[in-house]
Amino acid sequence: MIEVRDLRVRYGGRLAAHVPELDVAAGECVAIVGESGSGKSTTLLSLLGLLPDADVSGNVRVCGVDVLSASPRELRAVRGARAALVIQSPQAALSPATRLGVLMRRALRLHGRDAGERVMAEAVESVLLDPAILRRRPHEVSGGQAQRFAIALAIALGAEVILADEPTSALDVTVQAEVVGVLRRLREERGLALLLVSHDLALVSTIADRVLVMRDGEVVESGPAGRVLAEPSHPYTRELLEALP
Ligand SMILES: Nc1ncnc2c1ncn2[C@@H]1O[C@H](COP(=O)(O)OP(=O)(O)OP(=O)(O)O)[C@@H](O)[C@H]1O
Repeated sequence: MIEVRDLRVRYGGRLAAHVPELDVAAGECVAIVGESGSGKSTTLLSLLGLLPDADVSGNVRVCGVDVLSASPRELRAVRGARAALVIQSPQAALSPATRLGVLMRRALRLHGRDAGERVMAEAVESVLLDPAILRRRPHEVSGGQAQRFAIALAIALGAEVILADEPTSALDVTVQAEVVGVLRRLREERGLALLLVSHDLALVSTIADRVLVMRDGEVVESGPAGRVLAEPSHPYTRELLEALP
């Protein structure tokens, strides 16, 4: 679902991210970890063609589309429908006065999809929310509910891939576990491919199959999550693990 070869992202000539190889298959979860400024978000956003000011080179295929040479129309067809971005605090990005059901209906119509009550109810139920939440406004739900709604929206739009940038960082620990549980289940039941960006190694160890460790824009280590987190071969990965509470 995601295939990356020799991706380089530069801002004003300065290399912010270099990823030689990254593959995420259906039903798989790959995590990019590293401290702040290591290039994680830059990598993730470049995969959806969301860095208009950056110079991006390499080969990037998402859901079969060659992202770096795709037309704006082709990109729009992938983005938000087949490949969805889930961000840290979705509440801030949702129109505050509009009920969640209205927001979902508009998004479904915009992408030419069935916006019936049943489709919307099934989508919110798939993330373990009560469909009554569709009558609430963004500020009337908790952070964890808003994040699960954002995931439900992706599901309703037919997402095959979710790219999640620190999806649980704004949440407290028990709510984090709920959101991770939902992502894990969707992955198993629907074969969703998941690319997760996180600085939280404890979280990553509960969900990722493979891990890429980034530092100063470069991948310093990658491999199966169990191996990288249990027997890190790079000193930087060991430092990250030692910093865990
Ligand atoms: N729009 C931009 N213009 C110029 N430089 C940028 C821009 N966005 C990010 N950078 C730089 O690129 C580098 C990588 O940033 P990025 O946001 O990808 O890191 P990150 O690992 O996701 O960090 P964080 O966890 O804090 O979001 C940093 O040095 C950052 O300052």
